[in-house]
Amino acid sequence: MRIKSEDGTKEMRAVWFEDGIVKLIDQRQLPANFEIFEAKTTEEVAYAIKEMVVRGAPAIGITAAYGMAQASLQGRNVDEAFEILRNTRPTAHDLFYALRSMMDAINSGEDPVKKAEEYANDIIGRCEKIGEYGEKLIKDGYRILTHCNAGALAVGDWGTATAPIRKAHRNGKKIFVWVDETRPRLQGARLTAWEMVQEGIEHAIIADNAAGYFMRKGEIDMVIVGADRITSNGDVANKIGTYEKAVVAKENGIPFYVAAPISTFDFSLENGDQIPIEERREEEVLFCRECRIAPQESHARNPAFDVTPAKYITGIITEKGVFKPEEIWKLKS
Ligand SMILES: CSC[C@H]1O[C@H](OP(=O)(O)O)[C@H](O)[C@@H]1O
Repeated sequence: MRIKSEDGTKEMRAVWFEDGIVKLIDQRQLPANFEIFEAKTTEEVAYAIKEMVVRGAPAIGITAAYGMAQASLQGRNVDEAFEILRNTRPTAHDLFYALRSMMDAINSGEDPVKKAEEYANDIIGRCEKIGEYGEKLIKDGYRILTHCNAGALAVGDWGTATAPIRKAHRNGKKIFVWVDETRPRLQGARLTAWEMVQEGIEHAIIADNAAGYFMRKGEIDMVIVGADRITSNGDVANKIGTYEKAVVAKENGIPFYVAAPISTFDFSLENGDQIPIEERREEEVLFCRECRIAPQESHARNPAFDVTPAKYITGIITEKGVFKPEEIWKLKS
């Protein structure tokens, strides 16, 4: 596993299920503190998702799967648990994919704990395959920009965007990673950078506004980001700021890749304008950690995601290979 404990002695996943408790690395505390959050009820699992104790589409799905298993074990009404978990965050398709998978399994009499573990292992295995396909796109000496955290913390292990990066590094390729800080929750500066340090990958954190500067200077060879939801036409919802990185990458002739497993694809939607975009509380923008950075009288808007139209995307890296946006219909089962 790619995540190490604080003292480096243990390898672990971002989320796991132990003694009936959903246990999560509290990503709100990283990198300063390495703390484990224990969710003992459906409500506590929902809190962990909504308050971003755990975040990242696949990791949210795995957490919800464990939440359903826990509810079933506790004899809770699983329909009620489904609704509580479904109403946490609206954009990441993995949440709904996982809940449907678990509900189908429970209704067909499968062991919910076994099913949740199978779900987690399946998704993580798919992301390792993303790493294998994506690694082939990375040449020795490449300088790669990534946005937000689509790492092992966002999946459970390996990551989506960081899976090819990890594989390239482990295969001995010399790479450098530009890490967008990713305001307002700083998933890049806090989480991706922490993962790069753990992996020993050379990197630099940059302000969100600096990516275009480095693109135009010719210091970025490719962009790889994650995704929260991908629609039938190849439009991609991902962390706010992804769209503008994609537009500027195209302007500078830089290949722009999205990495995601099948659980992130929503073939029920024709295009990205149909994706529900989460808007979070304004305080996330008005404050940086506990420090208010804006006048008391000022308000803020805080969309957590944006949509990148397919025309700005060079390819989508999946567990079944790399596809042009117009080819993803081939993935539809
Ligand atoms: C591997 S999916 C990661 C995806 O999720 C992040 O959003 P959030 O941190 O709000 O859950 C971001 O969009 C990442 O690309």
